[in-house]
Amino acid sequence: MNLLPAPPRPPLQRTALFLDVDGTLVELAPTPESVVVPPDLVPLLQKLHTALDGALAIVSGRTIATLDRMLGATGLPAAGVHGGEFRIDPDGAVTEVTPHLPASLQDRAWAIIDELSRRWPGVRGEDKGPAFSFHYRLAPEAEPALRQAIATLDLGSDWEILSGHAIFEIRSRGQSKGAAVRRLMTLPVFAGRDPLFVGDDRTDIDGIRAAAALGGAGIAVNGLQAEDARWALRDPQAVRAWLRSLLD
Ligand SMILES: O=P(O)(O)OC[C@H]1O[C@H](O[C@H]2O[C@H](CO)[C@@H](O)[C@H](O)[C@H]2O)[C@H](O)[C@@H](O)[C@@H]1O
Repeated sequence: MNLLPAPPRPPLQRTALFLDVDGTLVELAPTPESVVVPPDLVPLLQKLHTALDGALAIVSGRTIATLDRMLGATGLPAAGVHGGEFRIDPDGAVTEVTPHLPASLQDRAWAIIDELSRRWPGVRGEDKGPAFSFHYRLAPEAEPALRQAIATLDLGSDWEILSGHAIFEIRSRGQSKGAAVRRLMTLPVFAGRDPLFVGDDRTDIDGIRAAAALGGAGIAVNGLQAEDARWALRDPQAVRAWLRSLLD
């Protein structure tokens, strides 16, 4: 139960907005591909991007290529794969700042998926380049076996496991939504503004913490327990209503 108040309307000329996607802008769905994007979401984001003089970025665990397939080629500034890749300019290329998983680690990750999906067909893998996701939303009973299998991976000092909504992910250490916010805030279009990070999952806590440390604040969605969050919104529908209210 989150007892934080709803966020006010911040002054747009002083605000930088960082938005998580799954569970924040759009409702969670059974698979990554079955997410439904409300038709008014992209126009809303584009209007806000303009109203904020460009100081709006998507900060997601998804790849930017996947975000573009989901949302269309918006050209919006984005950090993908938990800060493993960035798109800064509307027409700019995607820059990867962390390496891809080594082939040996990818092979071992796929071997876990192959083995467990024979028993639980809902277990699925998602190769994201600088990260790898193990999904179990369609097979929640596989979670303990998956957790155990992933714990046997030799990750060395360069890679780590994080968990989110019905997902485990391998990502590079040092790669986080917090690091993404800090990097984006050095760009002229964001610098000097108060960062506001909106997110719903454990992986968003780093982004919320970074925003608070940079003089801004975090908005916790769907009961996310984030110590550094100042405000809360119930669900993606409430997030979208709040975003619309910023344009009033
Ligand atoms: O940081 P986000 O934008 O919230 O992305 C986090 C992960 O989102 C996707 O997985 C999650 O959403 C799926 C669709 O609702 C759901 O089926 C799955 O259980 C969730 O974990 C995406 O597939 C991942 O790569 C992202 O890391």
